[in-house]
Amino acid sequence: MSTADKNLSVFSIDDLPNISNKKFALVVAEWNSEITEKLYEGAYQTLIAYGASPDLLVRGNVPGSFELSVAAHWFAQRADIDAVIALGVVIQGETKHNDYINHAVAQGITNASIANNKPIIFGVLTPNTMEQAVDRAGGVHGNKGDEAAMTAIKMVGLKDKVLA
Ligand SMILES: Nc1c(NC[C@H](O)[C@H](O)[C@H](O)CO)[nH]c(=O)[nH]c1=O
Ligand SMILES: CC(=O)[C@@H](O)COP(=O)(O)O
Repeated sequence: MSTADKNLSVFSIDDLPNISNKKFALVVAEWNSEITEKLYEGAYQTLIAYGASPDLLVRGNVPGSFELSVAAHWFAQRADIDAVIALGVVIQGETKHNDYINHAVAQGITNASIANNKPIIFGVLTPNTMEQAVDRAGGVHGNKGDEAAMTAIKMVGLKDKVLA
């Protein structure tokens, strides 16, 4: 199923956890900031809408998506952080650079999440064009930031259940 078949801002809200005392870190890449800021706004507003406390949301900026992994790792090492949301937009260029970034970030975030025993959410768009990015940052296909935030909410809830 592609994003075209599933709106990123439409999700089940059954059995969501109480996140009023959960602390979330949002790490945002500065590359393509006109899009990443929309992802951040979507993620932030979704967290608030489903019960997060504004004073328990922290943000960190990184130069580009390649730096998301290590910054997410730093936040995940903090005992007070329950989940990290990594937000970026890696647009295909003339070379294979985007492939290297995308694979590195996907693997890096996975490794950091497992190493720190905490959810680190891959909220990174990997579009071929800016138009595809716009469509997924509050456009016709919803907002990847919304999806990333809801994924973080559900994962902290699952962790509490599984490791209770
Ligand atoms: N081209 C994009 C980049 N490139 C920068 C890298 O992410 C990284 O900051 C640099 O290689 C230094 O380590 N980053 C994005 O987030 N999006 C792009 O489209
Ligand atoms: C993903 C990138 O770093 C990309 O924007 C670089 O563009 P190019 O592959 O044309 O150098």
